[in-house]
Amino acid sequence: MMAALKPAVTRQITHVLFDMDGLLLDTEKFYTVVQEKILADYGKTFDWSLKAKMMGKKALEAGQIFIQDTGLTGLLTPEEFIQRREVMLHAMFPESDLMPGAERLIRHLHAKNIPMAIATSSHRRHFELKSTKHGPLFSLMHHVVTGDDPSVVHGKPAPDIFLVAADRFEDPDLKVANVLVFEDAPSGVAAAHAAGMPVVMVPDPNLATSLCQEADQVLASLNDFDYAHWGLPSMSSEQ
Ligand SMILES: O=P(O)(O)OC[C@H](O)CO
Ligand SMILES: [Mg+2]
Repeated sequence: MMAALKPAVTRQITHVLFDMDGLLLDTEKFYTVVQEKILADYGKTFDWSLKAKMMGKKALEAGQIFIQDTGLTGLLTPEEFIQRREVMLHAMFPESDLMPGAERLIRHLHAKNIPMAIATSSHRRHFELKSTKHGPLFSLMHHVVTGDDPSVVHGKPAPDIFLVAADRFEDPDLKVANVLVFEDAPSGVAAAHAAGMPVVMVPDPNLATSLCQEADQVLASLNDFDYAHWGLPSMSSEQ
């Protein structure tokens, strides 16, 4: 009997880059709650169309979008926005939990010697707070690049952070076409493609599907990741 045809391998992925907020960690909800509270002080409401523009962005850029989009120019500066957000987020971040499937995926790729790194727009100090409960797991990463890194001149959707993260594997044989990015935000998907990298998107269910069209693959959860499709060793493989 003929063996079942394996799905065609469309890529031979050699390295993996993970976004963090909303992809590895369930932290976008903290930003939403805090931004809703700030807007409520001005009698305004926060919605997912604004959220979609802010997610994945560096803090100041997100602040500028928040203020311009809600008509708070002149009433609130981006710096004041960040400062007011910071106070509330500081208490929430250490409670950050992993997204479904994140731990299993990271541990599997590490066991199969696939180099991984995190590339997050978050500031380093926020990364440290958010990873409070996840030190051992995140120690499996080859490195972590944060949004305040001096080498990350332009934030997502610019390619900077993913190119810097790829460079820091220090692998002369690395090809960006074989570096797989995992993202939750449209800006992150755009940044990955700008860097020449394929990207798997795991969007929040509230994100408009029209904003999820660019990714190479869209999953409901990291649990649904198809290793074989990307030329990666599957859970059952002896590789
Ligand atoms: O999704 P990240 O990890 O690049 O960072 C997200 C921002 O800090 C908040 O949307
Ligand atoms: Mg994200």
